[in-house]
Amino acid sequence: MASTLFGDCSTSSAARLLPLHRHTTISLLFRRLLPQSLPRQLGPSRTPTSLRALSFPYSTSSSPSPAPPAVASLAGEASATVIDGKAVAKKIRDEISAEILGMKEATGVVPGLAVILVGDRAESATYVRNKKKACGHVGINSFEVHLPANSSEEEVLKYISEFNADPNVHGILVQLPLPSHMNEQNVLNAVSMEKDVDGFHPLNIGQLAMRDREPLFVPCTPKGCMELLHRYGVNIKGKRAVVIGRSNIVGMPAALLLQREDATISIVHSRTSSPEEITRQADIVIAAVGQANMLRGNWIKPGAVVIDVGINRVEDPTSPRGYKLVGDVCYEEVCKVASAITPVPGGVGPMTIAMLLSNTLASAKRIHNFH
Ligand SMILES: NC(=O)C1=CN([C@@H]2O[C@H](COP(=O)(O)OP(=O)(O)OC[C@H]3O[C@@H](n4cnc5c(N)ncnc54)[C@H](OP(=O)(O)O)[C@@H]3O)[C@@H](O)[C@H]2O)C=CC1
Ligand SMILES: Nc1nc(=O)c2c([nH]1)NC[C@@H]1CN(c3ccc(C(=O)N[C@@H](CCC(=O)O)C(=O)O)cc3)C=[N+]21
Repeated sequence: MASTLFGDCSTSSAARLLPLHRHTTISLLFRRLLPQSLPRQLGPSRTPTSLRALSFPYSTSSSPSPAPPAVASLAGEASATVIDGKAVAKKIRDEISAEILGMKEATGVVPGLAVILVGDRAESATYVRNKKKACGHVGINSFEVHLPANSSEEEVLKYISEFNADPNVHGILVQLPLPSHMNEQNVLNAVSMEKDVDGFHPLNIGQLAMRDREPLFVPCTPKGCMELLHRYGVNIKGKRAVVIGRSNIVGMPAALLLQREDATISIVHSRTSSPEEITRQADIVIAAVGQANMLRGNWIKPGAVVIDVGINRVEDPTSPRGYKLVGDVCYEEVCKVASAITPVPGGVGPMTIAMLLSNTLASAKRIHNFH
């Protein structure tokens, strides 16, 4: 039924962004409605759709020329603000570049990130390549170890202890998943918590879970989700938030972060019955499942803010790669119900990498006492 109402998310998703002329019309409307300031609050407030849909990233630092809104509402057809992770991530990378330059000039220190990749998973290799490229752009030195899939756990541990002791390395990332013969816990425990820029060390996760404690690092993907909510002025305090997925690297820390900001959280997982009844109550939904297009339009409360972490490959003969990426959220249905939504690609993914760079810089600053 949902597909007749909202479109078809069974296999693929339709064009994401509205045509340019719609854009232009709404940009003008935006200027007329909001001549001075950017709206600070998005989401399930009483804000009329025309205003809600016109919010876009604002920064707490003064930003002279904010990007134009990507999508806005049309008469009779509400459409959510597209939360532009790609644009926000670029802004953050620019800020990081400037800080790294300043630090280098003042102290001679250049932040360094070490990445350990085990095996030949094409996806993992792509992520590692992208991280390396991003480091290069902002001026972070990258160190990479690529081990064959049949390497021993001891070999991985040996590289970790070398990087732990290396003063040029401020962040260490072990690309997951590891081959199944390795014990992921042993490996993650071995990374010095002072260099744990992924935020996966049990002591960092433990601090994240405890009141009045501060972890040294927060996991990059959930941190990126929160950064998007902040930069788009989404009110979190007292709101109902639902996180779908409870993994150590995304769902669980995302729920902890929302809770730390005074949201009332529910976590939905594979054993949850009637998940849609729970998500329908949420003002904020973070989906981190790994199931293409799972969240349909009728799972979402009108006006909710939806963050789609999922990265799923679906077959697409029209693409040169033979596949395209879609999220866990049926975008074309949900964008008609939500007040704001992240696209896939171009939403949370680029933010994950920006947060990794940010954590690496923060680590170098802490180690060298540069503030
Ligand atoms: N954009 C980015 O930067 C990143 C994106 N990702 C993407 O996010 C998604 C999730 O990643 P990750 O957390 O590592 O995945 P995991 O497979 O580790 O965890 C998936 C979670 O989803 C739950 N789940 C699975 N099926 C259902 C279902 N039908 N209904 C409700 N819950 C379900 C699982 O429940 P249970 O615990 O019961 O098994 C589990 O908690 C993936 O698509 C991944 O590619 C991941 C990292 C970064
Ligand atoms: N130790 C560790 N830390 C991680 O943070 C980690 C990991 N292991 N293993 C795998 C997951 C996945 N992940 C992504 C990062 C960026 C994008 C990203 O940039 N995605 C682009 C699309 C990229 C493309 O086109 O393929 C986007 O969404 O726009 C996606 C996924 C980090 N992970």
